[in-house]
Amino acid sequence: MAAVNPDLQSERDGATFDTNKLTFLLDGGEGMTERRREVEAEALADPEVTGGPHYHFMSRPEQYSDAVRKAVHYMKQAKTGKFDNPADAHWYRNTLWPNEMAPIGLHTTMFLPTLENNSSPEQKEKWAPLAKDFKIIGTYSQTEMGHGTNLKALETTATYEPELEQFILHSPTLSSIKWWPGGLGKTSNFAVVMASMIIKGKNYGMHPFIVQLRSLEDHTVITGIEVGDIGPKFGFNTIDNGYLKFDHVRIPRENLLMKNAVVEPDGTYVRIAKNEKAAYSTMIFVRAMIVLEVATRGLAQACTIAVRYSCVRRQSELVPGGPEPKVLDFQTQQYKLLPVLASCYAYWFSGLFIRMTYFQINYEIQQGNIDLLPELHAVSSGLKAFTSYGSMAGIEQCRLACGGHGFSQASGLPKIYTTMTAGCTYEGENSVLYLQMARYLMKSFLQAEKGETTTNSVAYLSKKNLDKCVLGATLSPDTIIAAYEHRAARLVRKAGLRVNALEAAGKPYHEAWNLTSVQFTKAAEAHCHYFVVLKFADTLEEMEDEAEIHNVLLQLFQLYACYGITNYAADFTEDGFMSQEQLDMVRLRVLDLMADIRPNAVALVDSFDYPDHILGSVLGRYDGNVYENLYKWAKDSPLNKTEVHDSYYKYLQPMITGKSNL
Ligand SMILES: CCC/C=C/C(=O)SCCNC(=O)CCNC(=O)[C@H](O)C(C)(C)COP(=O)([O-])OP(=O)([O-])OC[C@H]1O[C@@H](n2cnc3c(N)ncnc32)[C@H](O)[C@@H]1OP(=O)([O-])[O-]
Ligand SMILES: Cc1cc2nc3c(=O)[nH]c(=O)nc-3n(C[C@H](O)[C@H](O)[C@H](O)COP(=O)(O)OP(=O)(O)OC[C@H]3O[C@@H](n4cnc5c(N)ncnc54)[C@H](O)[C@@H]3O)c2cc1C
Repeated sequence: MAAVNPDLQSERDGATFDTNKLTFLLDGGEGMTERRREVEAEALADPEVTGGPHYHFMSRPEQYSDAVRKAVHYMKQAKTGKFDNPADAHWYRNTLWPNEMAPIGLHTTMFLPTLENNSSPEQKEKWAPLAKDFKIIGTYSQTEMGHGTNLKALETTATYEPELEQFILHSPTLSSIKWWPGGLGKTSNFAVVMASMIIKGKNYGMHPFIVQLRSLEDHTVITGIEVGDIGPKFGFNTIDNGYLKFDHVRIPRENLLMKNAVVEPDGTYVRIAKNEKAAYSTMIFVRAMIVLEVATRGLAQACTIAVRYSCVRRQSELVPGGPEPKVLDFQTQQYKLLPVLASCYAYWFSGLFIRMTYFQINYEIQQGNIDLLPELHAVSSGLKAFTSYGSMAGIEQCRLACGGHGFSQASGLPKIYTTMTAGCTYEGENSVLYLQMARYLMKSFLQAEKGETTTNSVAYLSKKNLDKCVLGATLSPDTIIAAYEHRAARLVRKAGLRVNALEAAGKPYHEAWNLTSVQFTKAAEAHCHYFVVLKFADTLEEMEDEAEIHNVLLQLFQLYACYGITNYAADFTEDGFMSQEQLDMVRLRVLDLMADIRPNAVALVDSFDYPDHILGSVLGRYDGNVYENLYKWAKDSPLNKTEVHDSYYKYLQPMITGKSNL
């Protein structure tokens, strides 16, 4: 291994805490870190994983094809049973497809979970082993060209025919063509298809059906089905997001996944699930996972790249006539990066929380207790929106902080950005999800108005909040939380009261709601902000005696919270809750905290513990040897394969010389 750039080494030498110990905390324990590192090391030693052609120097069809090669490698490994622990599989996949979408990504994240959570026991026994053993490869096909958000308006129909005990799947219009499902275009031979179920002329709404799309012998498309790739996108080059059109395709009655609703042979519809939104369950699962796995990890990688590079990059002057400083020593550079780094830690702890909570509540739901479902839906929707947007903005900030080289694919940042930013749209567009959370906030507000207690995550709505902010220079977590509670409660109440006032003035509820929806999305955002601050504070409180790590995490917590206050100053001050003096103090504390955190910046990103292969960045290399590798990268560019490019002979030569050698 090459020697580490002394500018990075000095940062590591100056850190005040043991990065390994912080990594253990982030991973959920030393054992988890060890296992993750073992899986990653095994993958990194495998030429099938790290060999292959250079991602950035391939065309899109080549990128897809190479991703399929890797998919086959993964499936072969999985079939040996070595990934029986889902976490192992996850770490392996992250190393195999760093910031890329696997063509079989939907198979593992949505197709299989839908089979497992939406099937009757007999169906589960039939389909789940086939999917687990990759005898069938599937996707989750819900969105249509005309509708992704409004699931009640899906146009694909599944019409029941009792005589033959079959459903007939049909795409009646252009806009009803399924559009976007990952792995649908070329890879999958099966899909869970969400279609509006019609029995004897009555529409029972969206239900899941398992449908074969392609032959298991030669992959040819089943009669009556048209399927293909939707073309190049903003990112996601390695996955074949697809379209799917049905022309009266017949499937047996048993292909309706019947955990939540059964259709008897004679066409009698029997609802089993207590909640009519049971068919939406896979979306809750994925939203809960996006917080940590997509939003936070993308941001953590971008922070790693930008912070390391900012300690290697020297530019300009700090002391007149003095040597060029590391750019991270400029206060403005710290202001670009350190609040983003703090938000990454904040999201990480909320991500761990929502992942754990999902599994706990889903277990209850599977046992038939759906009491906590509405809260889970609200919190997972809100956090998905809040963190994906924050990460998207943070990654872009990291790119800008890397100057010109940030714009090169060599930085790794464009790939991280385009992969992550899709998370603001898929699995529920962010504004739409904030509005789902807002419904919950409105209900809770009404409960609070009646003097009733509100549930866990919104308990602050029914308690008496402070009128005046008591935040002082010590920035104690309690006073910070109280300030964020006050802001969220006030914004929720303001929006709630406006809905009531508009209704009292004669507007129908739906109109009153739409006229308040901007306020409500801001209230939902404020609620999520409070929630993330709270989970960060809880983590600090639960930490065992690791004083050095506690110190640096406390600084990050305070920076996250203070930066949030300065960014949303009006929300905290306009009702007189926070004084101008307090706001000024908070603004100055942001600057002080950045100076406190600066010496640990590299150690804080090293703690995320990303191998270079996953970062895929010349700028963010662990060894900091940026310039020699940038030069090497450029030399490898396909345009440099020949001294004179073909286009010269085709176009330039005739113009310049009047002749052509072609
Ligand atoms: C790698 C990339 C992979 C990507 C894959 C994808 O993108 S896959 C494609 C991903 N696609 C998307 O993500 C599509 C996004 N769109 C949707 O999820 C829905 O259509 C909707 C939620 C926006 C509205 O749905 P709607 O018009 O049917 O509902 P409504 O607004 O009339 O509310 C009625 C009640 O239902 C409640 N409720 C709602 N959802 C849930 C739930 N999951 N659980 C429990 N409850 C839920 C709601 O709180 C409300 O309760 P209240 O207040 O009456 O007590
Ligand atoms: C990369 C990627 C991968 C995807 N993978 C899959 C997949 O595997 N399977 C699958 O089924 N789908 C998939 N999708 C589709 C995805 O789930 C939808 O695109 C997403 O849910 C948003 O729906 P939409 O496209 O209809 O957006 P639209 O709803 O048309 O959004 C357009 C605008 O309208 C606004 N809007 C819409 N409704 C409301 C409302 N009620 N209130 C206020 N504003 C509103 C939105 O906020 C947005 O600004 C994928 C999409 C992408 C980009």
